[in-house]
Amino acid sequence: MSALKHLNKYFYKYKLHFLTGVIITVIAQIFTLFTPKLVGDSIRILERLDHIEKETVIKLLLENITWILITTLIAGFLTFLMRQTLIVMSRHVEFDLKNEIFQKYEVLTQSFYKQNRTGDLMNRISEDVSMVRQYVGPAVMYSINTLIRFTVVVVQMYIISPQLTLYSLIPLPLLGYFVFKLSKQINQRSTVFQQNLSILSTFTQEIFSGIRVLKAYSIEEKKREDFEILTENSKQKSLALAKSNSLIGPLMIFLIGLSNLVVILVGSLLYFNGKIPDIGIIAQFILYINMLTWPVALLGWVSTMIQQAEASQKRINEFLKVEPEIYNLIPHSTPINGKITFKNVSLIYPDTGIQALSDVSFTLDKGKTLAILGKTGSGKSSILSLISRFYDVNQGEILIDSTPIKDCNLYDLRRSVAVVPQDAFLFSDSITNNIRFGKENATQEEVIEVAKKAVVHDNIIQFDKGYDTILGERGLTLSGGQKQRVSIARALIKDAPILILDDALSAVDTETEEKILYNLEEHSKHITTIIVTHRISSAKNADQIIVLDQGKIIQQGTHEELLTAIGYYSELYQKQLNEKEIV
Ligand SMILES: Nc1ncnc2c1ncn2[C@@H]1O[C@H](COP(=O)(O)OP(=O)(O)OP(=O)(O)O)[C@@H](O)[C@H]1O
Repeated sequence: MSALKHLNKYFYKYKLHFLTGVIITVIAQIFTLFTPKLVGDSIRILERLDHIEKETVIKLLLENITWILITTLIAGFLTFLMRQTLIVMSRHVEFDLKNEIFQKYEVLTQSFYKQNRTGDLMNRISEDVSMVRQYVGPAVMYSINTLIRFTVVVVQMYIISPQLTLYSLIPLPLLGYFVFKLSKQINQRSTVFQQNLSILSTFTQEIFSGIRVLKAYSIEEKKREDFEILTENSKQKSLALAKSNSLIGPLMIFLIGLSNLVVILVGSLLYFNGKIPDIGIIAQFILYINMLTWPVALLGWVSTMIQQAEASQKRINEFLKVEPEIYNLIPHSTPINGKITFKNVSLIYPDTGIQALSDVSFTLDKGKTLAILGKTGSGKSSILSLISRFYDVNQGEILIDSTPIKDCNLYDLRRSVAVVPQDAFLFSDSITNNIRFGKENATQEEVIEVAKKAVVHDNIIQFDKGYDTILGERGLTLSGGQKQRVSIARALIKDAPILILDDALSAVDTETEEKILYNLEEHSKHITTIIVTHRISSAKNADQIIVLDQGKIIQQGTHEELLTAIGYYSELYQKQLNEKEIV
């Protein structure tokens, strides 16, 4: 139960719901007690048929029936209110917990996301929270209900006949035990079934995402066979679960029947021996026992529900406990101008231990442009990650406007950097909203202006719905180059003092690239720009160019300076000149 302690704060938060629920449950239980009493009274009236007039008997019976109706209606209404308070409370807790987890997910760093699979993250915020809700809602409600009903009913039974009470209760622990055992089995089987389902959905999700590769390699047949094996496995698990589930009903019927038999048998003996005054009591006890069997059976079920919730909350707590390695250290705002200085910076990725950068130094004044070139894996993107402080350096120092990066307010810093990533990610939303992501309150004119600068406007207006065209899974699929340019427009609209293009022009032709670079130069006169590229054409106009190799700067200077030096840059220039890539 220790993991579930995390939820106590929510019980405290919703204490009014909780206490009201408990009070309503007590009153509801008291009202359910009237029915057995009134049924017993009715039988006692019938027993007196020889002594009183038939009309009087009928009148008394009708009176009893009316009371049964009234008390049952009140008990029913109170049970409805009980659900309204306790189950509604559990829904509130469910959403609060989801929000708490989501907020945590938002502050966790890239390393966390690299170490944990998306499916797992989704599961904890959905499946696990649902399991926990079962504890906060139904489990708590049924436990309170059972406790109160048991106390109220057993006290009432004991007052009427202590002996009959004792015998009638004998089968109940047996019922509780069997249901507990069975629910445990159901629980285990359902966990296995869920795990299998998870494997199945991960498999299908990957198939759908990679459907083009699958078809291109013509491996549909093989994948169909794999899928069949997985579904067959799932079916077996599901059948085993259904078998256990189907045992619950008959078991309940058998044990309730057994309890009734005990009451009738022992009750009759006590009646014959004059230990109970009338047979109305036997009828009353049968009803009492039936009132107790469900709650006792539910106890077994509730205990497995709590075990499941405990396991789920444990998994949730694992993530809630994770402390992000990168967090904001500065509470006040720190405006950013755009000067960037790297002083002997080294970076080792914590999860892989790969040394991505070593001893990197450069200074980029506000409004200047830096181009970074280098072979794949040489550390170009790592420099960019450091500027947005997605990682902290292992050695050296990064200054933003002469302030150590850790002394900058993290949110101000990230708001001041507009990034066009290597893999442009667009949301399943309209093109306008995708661009507006960079500036929520941007007008349509601003959206069009940046789209023109990113040289994608002409493409957009050719779509039937223009800027309202929906992108993504259920919408239009843009080409790689179009995606990159929408992503550039999104970064431009942000109007941040630092603009980063991470190989963001790789999918556009050289002519369009030239136009975009020209527009960028106009747009970013006062903006510090960093362009990571494999093309000399993208780098040549930069104020400063650095060439990386295995995390180290091997060349540094302007286009002209580097052309005259022997090395990577001039070799690449020659190669690309030959390929006529440079205009
Ligand atoms: N998030 C990360 N976690 C762990 N290792 C990483 C991470 N990102 C990059 N690396 C590793 O760091 C090294 C440098 O990678 P980086 O992405 O900076 O290179 P790059 O020059 O941008 O490459 P490319 O031109 O292919 O984009 C590589 O060996 C890579 O495997």
